[in-house]
Amino acid sequence: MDVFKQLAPFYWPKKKLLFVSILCLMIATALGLVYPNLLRILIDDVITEEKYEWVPWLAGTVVAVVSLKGTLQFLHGFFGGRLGNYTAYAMRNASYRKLQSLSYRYYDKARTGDLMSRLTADLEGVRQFVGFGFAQILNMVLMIVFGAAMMLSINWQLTLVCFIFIPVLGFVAIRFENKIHPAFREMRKTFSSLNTAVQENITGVRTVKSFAREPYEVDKFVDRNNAYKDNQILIANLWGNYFPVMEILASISVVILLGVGGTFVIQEKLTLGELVAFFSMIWYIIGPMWGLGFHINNYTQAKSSGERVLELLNSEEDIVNKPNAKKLDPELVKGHVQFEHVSFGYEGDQHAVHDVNIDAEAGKVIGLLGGTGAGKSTIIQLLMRAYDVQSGQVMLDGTDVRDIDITSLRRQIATVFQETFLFSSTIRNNIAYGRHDVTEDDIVRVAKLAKAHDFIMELPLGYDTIVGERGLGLSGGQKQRIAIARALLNDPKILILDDATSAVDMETEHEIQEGFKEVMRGRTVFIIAHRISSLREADEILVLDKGRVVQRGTHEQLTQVPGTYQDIYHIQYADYLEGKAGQQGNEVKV
Ligand SMILES: Nc1ncnc2c1ncn2[C@@H]1O[C@H](COP(=O)(O)OP(=O)(O)OP(=O)(O)O)[C@@H](O)[C@H]1O
Repeated sequence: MDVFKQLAPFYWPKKKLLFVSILCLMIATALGLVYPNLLRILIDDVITEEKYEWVPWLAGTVVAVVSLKGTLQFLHGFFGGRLGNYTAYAMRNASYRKLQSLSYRYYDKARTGDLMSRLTADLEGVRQFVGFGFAQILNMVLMIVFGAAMMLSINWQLTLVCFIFIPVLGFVAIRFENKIHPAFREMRKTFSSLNTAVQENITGVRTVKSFAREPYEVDKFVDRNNAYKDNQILIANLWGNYFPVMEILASISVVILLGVGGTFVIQEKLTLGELVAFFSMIWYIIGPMWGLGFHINNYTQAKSSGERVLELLNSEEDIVNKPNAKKLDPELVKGHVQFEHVSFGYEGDQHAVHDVNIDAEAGKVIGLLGGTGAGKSTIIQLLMRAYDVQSGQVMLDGTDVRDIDITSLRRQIATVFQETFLFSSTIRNNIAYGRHDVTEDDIVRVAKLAKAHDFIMELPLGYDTIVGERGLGLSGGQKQRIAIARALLNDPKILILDDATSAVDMETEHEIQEGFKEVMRGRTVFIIAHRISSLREADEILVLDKGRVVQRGTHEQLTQVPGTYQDIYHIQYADYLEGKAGQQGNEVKV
């Protein structure tokens, strides 16, 4: 129950719903015991005694009891449903909020499918249990207690005889649970793997098709589908065996009741009405036994679902604000960035950047050049405090970024990433991204600066065009231009272009950079690029290799000295002079 104790903040505020729902169910269950007694009265006191004038009263009582029981069951469902939904609602919000606050490090390892299933299937499991499962387990116990008490009050010897087989029923139910539980767990796994196959196939459909790997994808899916089908058949077999066995055992109990109870009636130790009442009441015991496996299973499933949700909710946030974190005043931020002897590694001692020093005064443009995996993006991640440095320090206007409020820090930085992410919404919303305080003019202004305005206006719906998931329907260059417009709109003090113009041709890049000149003014800019053409204007270019700064200087200085920069310059400009430049394909990764 520890899991449900930890989940209490989500359902306890609505404890009234829980209590009312349980109370309604308890009264409904107790009312159920009125029927067998009415039957007993009908047989013993009305039919045997030939007091037929009582029949309408008995019938009226049955109608009243049925109506009351029905109403109470409705109220149980009504309040239980509200409770379950309220709980799931609160947990969903908390989980989503948590997802927003979890750091980059968490997402480095997280799997989308797994997170999705925690937020859907697992929450559903908890909702069902909190709303109904818990009350039903309690009800099961009450049925046994009420039923047994009533039976004992009528005839204790017969009650004990009837109960001989009940432990066997309980034993079979628990054994069943032990078998079905792993099968259900396996079902979750196979279903999740089936989902992952579909999700990855849809997300990566272009890769699948370009490699003509459809048959491989189909085979992969068939394999997983087979595993899912086998698991479902196993579950169906388990259920299939369970019911007849329980039916036989329950019938044996009933046969014993009829045999012994009938003998008692003949011996006049029991009235006929009492036997009939017993006959109804025994189902008060057998019924819960029948459902025992199901309820235990429900409980264990809800518990493991709750554990998975709690695991997410309790995940450690490694990048958090210090208690007295400094909130930046946008008006006062200058944008002076310093890296002092910064070293950092994602895992263990392996450094992704090593002893990096940068002094980017406000308004300067810093270029970062280096081969794949050289550590360029890592430097940017450290600046926006996606990760904390392992040694040295990163400072903004003389304050260590670890002492600055994270949100206010990131508000000063706008990044255009190598991979553009667009939301499935209109182009206008994608540029505004969550800001309601911007005018149409602002949006058009930044779109023009990013050289996106013209192609947007050529679309039939202009700024109202809905771009598909992740921007499908637009070219890579078009997506990037929208992302650039989005970054410019934020009016950041620090602008980061992480290979931002890699998907546009050199001519457009030149145009965008011309536009940038205006917006770069008064901002500190970091440009990560593989093309020297993107960096020519930088005040300082850092050439990185395996996380270390191997060269630094302006374009003019670096082209004069032998080294990596000069080599790249020769390669790229040789291409350019031969007339191959200007195409996206001439980009040389160094
Ligand atoms: N999230 C991560 N988890 C673990 N290692 C990472 C992570 N991101 C980057 N690395 C590793 O850190 C090193 C530096 O990577 P980084 O992304 O900074 O390089 P880069 O210069 O930006 O490369 P590219 O030009 O290919 O984007 C690489 O060895 C890379 O494998």
